[in-house]
Amino acid sequence: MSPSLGWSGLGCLRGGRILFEGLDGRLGPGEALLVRGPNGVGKSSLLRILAGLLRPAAGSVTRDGGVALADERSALDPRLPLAGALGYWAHLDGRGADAVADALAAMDLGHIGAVPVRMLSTGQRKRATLARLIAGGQPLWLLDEPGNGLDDASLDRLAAVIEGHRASGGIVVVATHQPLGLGPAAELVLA
Ligand SMILES: Nc1ncnc2c1ncn2[C@@H]1O[C@H](COP(=O)(O)OP(=O)(O)OP(=O)(O)O)[C@@H](O)[C@H]1O
Repeated sequence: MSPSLGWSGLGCLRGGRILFEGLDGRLGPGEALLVRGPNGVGKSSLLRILAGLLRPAAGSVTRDGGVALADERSALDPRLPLAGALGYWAHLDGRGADAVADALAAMDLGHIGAVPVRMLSTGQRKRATLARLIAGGQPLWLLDEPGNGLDDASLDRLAAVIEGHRASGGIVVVATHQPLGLGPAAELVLA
């Protein structure tokens, strides 16, 4: 089955205010969407709606394939060693230790797999969140400001990982304030 992500007539109401309405779109294998706009305009809300974590005020979302969201919450147990914390989620996704090792390597975290999550630096925690997404092996990636806190080398790695995911048929939606050096992608500017 080819993955796809579609949304139709999508509207979002938060705190009694309409953030956006009437959004339509569809992404197929290898496609990406960059979501842009100023702070508070509703980018994170849109990603949470696409993930199925927030109910839209109007419209609907259709997903073919499993979805994974990476936002500012790492969702990793702070008490566990990094590899163990990633392994917990990978196991739920039916993935093995090799998937965790590959994800750690992709984000250049292999040398700190034994370090407890609570001791990671800001950038390492961000990379760990991305490693969780990579290890999960889901086709639909929703990335909320994935470049925040990353140094130049990590930004390059992030772009390579996203493009690799697309090349293998995955779909990516990215809310970002910074250019990430991705290949051709659709753009949605919320205003
Ligand atoms: N649970 C909530 N109840 C009411 N309002 C909320 C709630 N969560 C978010 N909002 C409001 O919805 C608006 C959109 O928030 P959102 O996080 O989607 O914006 P964003 O575009 O991702 O912003 P940023 O660029 O700062 O990350 C903001 O004004 C925010 O205060």
